Amino acid sequence: MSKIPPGLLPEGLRDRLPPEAEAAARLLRSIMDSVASYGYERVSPPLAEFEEGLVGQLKSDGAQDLLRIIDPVSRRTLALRPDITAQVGRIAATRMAGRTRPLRLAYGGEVLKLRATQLRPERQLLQAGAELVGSDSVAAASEILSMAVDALEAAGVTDITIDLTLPDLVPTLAAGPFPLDPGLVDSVRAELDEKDAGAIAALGADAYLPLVHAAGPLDMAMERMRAIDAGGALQSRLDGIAGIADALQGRATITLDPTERHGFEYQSWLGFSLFGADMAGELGRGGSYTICHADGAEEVAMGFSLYLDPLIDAGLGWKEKKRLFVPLGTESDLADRLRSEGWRTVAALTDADTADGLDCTHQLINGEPEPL
Ligand SMILES: N[C@@H](Cc1c[nH]c[nH+]1)C(=O)O
Repeated sequence: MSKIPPGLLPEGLRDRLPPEAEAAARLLRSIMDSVASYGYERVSPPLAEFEEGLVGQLKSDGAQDLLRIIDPVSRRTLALRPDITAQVGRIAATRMAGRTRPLRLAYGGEVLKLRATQLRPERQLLQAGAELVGSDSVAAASEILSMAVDALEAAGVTDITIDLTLPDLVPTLAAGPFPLDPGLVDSVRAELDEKDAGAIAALGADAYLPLVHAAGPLDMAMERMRAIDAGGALQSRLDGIAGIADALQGRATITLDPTERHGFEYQSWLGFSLFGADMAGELGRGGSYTICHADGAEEVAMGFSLYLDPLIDAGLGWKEKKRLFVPLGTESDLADRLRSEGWRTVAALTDADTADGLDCTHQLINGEPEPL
């Protein structure tokens, strides 16, 4: 095998350099403060855990892509977390099972995806979010979405758009008003994801065709969805969406794509994606889901996760620097005082050191900071 060039990292992994590494920390802090103000308490699960602990914690019909490692210590297979939500579910179902519901938990940390996507070439992402365990009601969704909007605004995102979706809509309709052969459910979902009306008709799923045309701005989409006669099966979901939109009171643009399922592996009646002005791709997503307890009990929950990398890449979280070059021989009391006033001091180590190339904005002359 050829030698790996120095500094080369595996595909999808990268170093964050100054000033981005600090912007990341600042953005994370601001998001955590924002959710803490709603009473969400932070938990900090580990980077890796037993594979069984991560898989199957949330009710889902899809297999999970995980990066696995064999742990020589426990001789068990460990998985690196691709998403912190399942870990929060595990904590809620085990160590915090006895706590009063609803349980409000927050988290922020790195996750590792097995595969990069076209939209996001990175595999390691900084994820931060909040989970409300014990309810998946309209009130819970409204709290979660208001918090997500607040957190994004605090981070500096403007013109927020929320794309709502109904992830379990097709199986629900298939089991009720629009019967489908169970073997066809996945194909119909896939074609609805593609919005391929011809393929849906070819599958004999004509009843599902109106859903293709119902995606768009909320008012239009709601009108089209309400016109679909599904014997009441749609009613509660649409009323839920209307309630959520009311609660957000115009703080974000809302669209509805009732059958969008991409990336919603475990979400149930509600899913959403978050977008912002001049930002590439999704900034986060969330929705309702079900936590599985060891005794077979199930518990509903609702939450959101933000991905900080697009925010960092867009230049958010940067603060104007006040970097002051401090020559050799400066009294340490003076330097202490300047730091306490908010200066970042960069001290000379030798007589020959100058401010050149040190990225300073000021230098100390006769005890006073002077712009460079
Ligand atoms: N963790 C999910 C989003 C989510 C949080 N809570 C519920 N859903 C994701 O990143 O895709």
